[in-house]
Amino acid sequence: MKNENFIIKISQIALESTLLEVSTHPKPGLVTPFSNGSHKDMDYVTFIKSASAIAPYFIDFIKVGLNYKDHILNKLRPIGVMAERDMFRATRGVNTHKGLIFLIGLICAASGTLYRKKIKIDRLSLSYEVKRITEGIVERELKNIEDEKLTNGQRIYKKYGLTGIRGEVEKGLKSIIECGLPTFEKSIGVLNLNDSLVNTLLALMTRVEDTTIVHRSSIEGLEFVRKYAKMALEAGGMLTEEGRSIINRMDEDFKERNISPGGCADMLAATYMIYKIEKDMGE
Ligand SMILES: CC(C)(COP(=O)(O)OP(=O)(O)OC[C@H]1O[C@@H](n2cnc3c(N)ncnc32)[C@H](O[C@H]2O[C@H](COP(=O)(O)OP(=O)(O)OP(=O)(O)O)[C@@H](O)[C@H]2O)[C@@H]1O)[C@@H](O)C(=O)NCCC(=O)NCCS
Ligand SMILES: Nc1ncnc2[nH]cnc12
Repeated sequence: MKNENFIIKISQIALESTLLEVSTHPKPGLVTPFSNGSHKDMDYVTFIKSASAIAPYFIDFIKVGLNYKDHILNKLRPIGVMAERDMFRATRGVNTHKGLIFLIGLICAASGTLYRKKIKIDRLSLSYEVKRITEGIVERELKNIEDEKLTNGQRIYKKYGLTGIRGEVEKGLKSIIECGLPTFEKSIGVLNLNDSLVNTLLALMTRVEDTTIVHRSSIEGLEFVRKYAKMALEAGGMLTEEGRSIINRMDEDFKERNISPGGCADMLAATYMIYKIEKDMGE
């Protein structure tokens, strides 16, 4: 496959993953086509505008992996800043996809690197590449930070030691490899795409260290989310009436507590992206 075709293919999968995530329903506390979740400042259209604004940058992320051998993260950062700028412009200042830009950007770049090296692109090679690109990011961006102008993630690290999205990528997206993908693959055999994505989100909620939950509610909110998601899954998730009823109750309870697992939503998009890349490129 020529580089141009590869770039188009991966960027198409990245956009499909971004759109499918926000289109999945129900998603406790999160935006869907039928619910704004715990958010007063964003809805489904906000996310569609955001996805349209950031999608062109997926191509640039892939090209970094195709064209450069080292200092990949330093080359990705300026592209990510431009994507965030266009996201904020499209959403009138609302942070919809900051985490997703980071995750999808890294997977795009990792795909480009593997393609250049002629290494089979699958979940393990992508995991390894993301881990290599982000090696040392927790030390650099969370442990050695001054007190002024901290982001939500940095403030939460200082207070609770949670490494959030940086911990996820530095471990090679372990939550996706060990939890998200196995749940999705088990579900897609018996459920439709939407319901499989809901179950996958629940599985991610049982283990992702989502700093968005802590920032919007409390550190206790993280355990509340994990226990609730585990209970829903143990009841069958979207496969059973009881599971669906727990999920709907969870959505109401999260709204009351201002809980929004936005990081888990990003990880859901990343899970589907890796699944689709492996499925389409592995042939
Ligand atoms: C490395 C960066 C992501 C920098 O992170 P930063 O320190 O700026 O912000 P964090 O708070 O650490 O995390 C950023 C977003 O990551 C998502 N997230 C959190 N935990 C996890 C996790 N464990 N796994 C995966 N993703 C995680 C989360 O994003 C989602 O939630 C946001 C919506 O939440 P909301 O509360 O509504 O919005 P906020 O603005 O946070 O609150 P309000 O002000 O509205 O009250 C939404 O973003 C979702 O995506 C975290 O928000 C990276 O940003 C960075 O360095 N950027 C610079 C450019 C760059 O490098 N780009 C990428 C290049 S590949
Ligand atoms: N569907 C969604 N709702 C709220 N925050 C999100 N961040 C990423 N996807 C989201």
